[in-house]
Amino acid sequence: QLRPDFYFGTCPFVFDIIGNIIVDELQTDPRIAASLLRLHFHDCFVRGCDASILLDNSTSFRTEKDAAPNANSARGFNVIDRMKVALERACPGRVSCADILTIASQISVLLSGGPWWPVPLGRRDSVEAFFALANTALPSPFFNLTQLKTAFADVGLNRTSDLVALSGGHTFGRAQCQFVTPRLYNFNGTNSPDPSLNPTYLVELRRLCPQNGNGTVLVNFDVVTPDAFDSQYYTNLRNGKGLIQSDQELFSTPGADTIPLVNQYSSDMSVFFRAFIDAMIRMGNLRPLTGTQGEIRQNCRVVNPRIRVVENDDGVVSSI
Ligand code: HEM
Ligand SMILES: [Ca+2]
Ligand SMILES: [Ca+2]
Repeated sequence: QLRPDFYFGTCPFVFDIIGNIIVDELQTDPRIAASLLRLHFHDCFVRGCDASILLDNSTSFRTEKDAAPNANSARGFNVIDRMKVALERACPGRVSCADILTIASQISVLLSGGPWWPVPLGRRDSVEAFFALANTALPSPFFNLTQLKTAFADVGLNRTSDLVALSGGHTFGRAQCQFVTPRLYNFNGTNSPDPSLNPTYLVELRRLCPQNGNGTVLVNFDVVTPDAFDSQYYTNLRNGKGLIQSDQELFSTPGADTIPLVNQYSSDMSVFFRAFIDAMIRMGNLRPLTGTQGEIRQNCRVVNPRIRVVENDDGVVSSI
């Protein structure tokens, strides 16, 4: 039901408007492309791609922004706001916040050296947020391969091909030391580091993330090409240089069916790009609201005001 030409008639410059803002933001924040891609992922895994992640707290629901995987971690919300303001000026009431997240991820990947693909569009926005689901549906950096596969299967994605291709999103962006340190000093309560860690990389990570150091310090996901969208992530995994446990699991779990895919994407970037596109389209198709479902939010942070016209016993008409 979604289609790439959804806005051709109603907002033909939607890609230019979103793209120009990302280009502008990248000047001062080289990380923003990665942050925007992650927002789309964290939206789609929680009740589908409906921009539920963008809603602030309200009287009727708790924001997903406060859920553990997002709190003090998900970022880029003000950039989405900037896009929404520009789009409401150019084509009022037309472009959903869910589609803004989708288009912003696609352009972020492209601007970072990744592939272009026609993104299916026409999503509408939720009228609620799903705090509890955000806490359970999003995978943890400390997950093993079985748990990662379950998280992907639970939302309806393929537990092997989508997991490996989409994890390639960690070819750019940063993670906080708190998600890395257990691997460096006390892996699974062993009092020693994760044996799958490359020894040189272990030394480097221990320097960046000292024991009992500041857990919010940032480390590049991709130690070789930190801001480029390429297949280096998979080569890193083959070298024991995956940053978080969930990354390295894809290659270092003995006998896993994910290993041949890591090898393939590492040796042929075009195969990775093709797989990433397919998986992104599948992820972008998770439970979209279409037609008359949901709404086009005016402000991505709040549900549109419910306007109801009422006439009281005295014949006075007012809206509430
Ligand atoms: C497979 C399970 C996944 C796990 C366990 C996971 C976990 C994480 C963690 C812990 C961070 C760092 C957050 C922080 O330090 O505040 C992160 C960042 C990131 N994730 Fe994932 N992630 C997964 C899948 C994905 C997918 C499917 C995508 C996109 C296709 C993605 C894209 C990103 C990006 C781009 C960043 C960096 C964001 C930034 O620098 O602002 N991740 N992820
Ligand atoms: Ca959602
Ligand atoms: Ca890279």
